[in-house]
Amino acid sequence: MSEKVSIGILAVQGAFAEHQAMLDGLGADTFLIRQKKDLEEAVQNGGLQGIVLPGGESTVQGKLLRDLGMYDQLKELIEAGTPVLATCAGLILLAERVSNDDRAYLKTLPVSVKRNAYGRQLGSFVTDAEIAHIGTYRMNFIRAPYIDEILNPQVETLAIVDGNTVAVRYKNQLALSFHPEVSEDARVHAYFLNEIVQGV
Ligand SMILES: NC(=O)CC[C@H](N)C(=O)O
Repeated sequence: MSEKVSIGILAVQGAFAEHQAMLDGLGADTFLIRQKKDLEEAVQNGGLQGIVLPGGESTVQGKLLRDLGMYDQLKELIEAGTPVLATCAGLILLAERVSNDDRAYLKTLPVSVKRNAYGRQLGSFVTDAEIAHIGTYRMNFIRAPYIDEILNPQVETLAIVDGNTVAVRYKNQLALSFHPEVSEDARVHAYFLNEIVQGV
């Protein structure tokens, strides 16, 4: 990376520590967003060049975002162009629509997602597939959603597995069904830092 960037990782629930380790390893400055104050201070200090929404449980994370008073600011920041990397539950938080649930959350990403789309119990698997701009990548799916409809032609499909879309980019938003933070392969995080955080 040519310059040090500061990335806030939402840390109310889920796999935030793994994202932090991955981004630290790539030379980013990371901090955890546990409460509203963490987000506000970073914005005030000009120290928020990107946001990570980790995997976990979207219903829990979505409720906590509201309970902790972070929902509006997060939505505004993403709509205003702050780069965001969202994985699994994070993808569900961004989606405009959840096809098998009444709940939707930030609604900044014009796609429809299906939660627990591979079944609840046997829904975890690993597969190698192609990601546009990155190459073949080992993808870890853990009770994952997939994208069952793209709602805006500007959404770029980056990866398809078994006929289902599992990675997209829309402007400043990179969203994945799978978990790049649990692999040894830092190329997805590097793409986020190099092409989205430093590229927009
Ligand atoms: N690994 C994950 O993030 C799983 C997502 C979870 N099944 C949900 O619906 O929120």
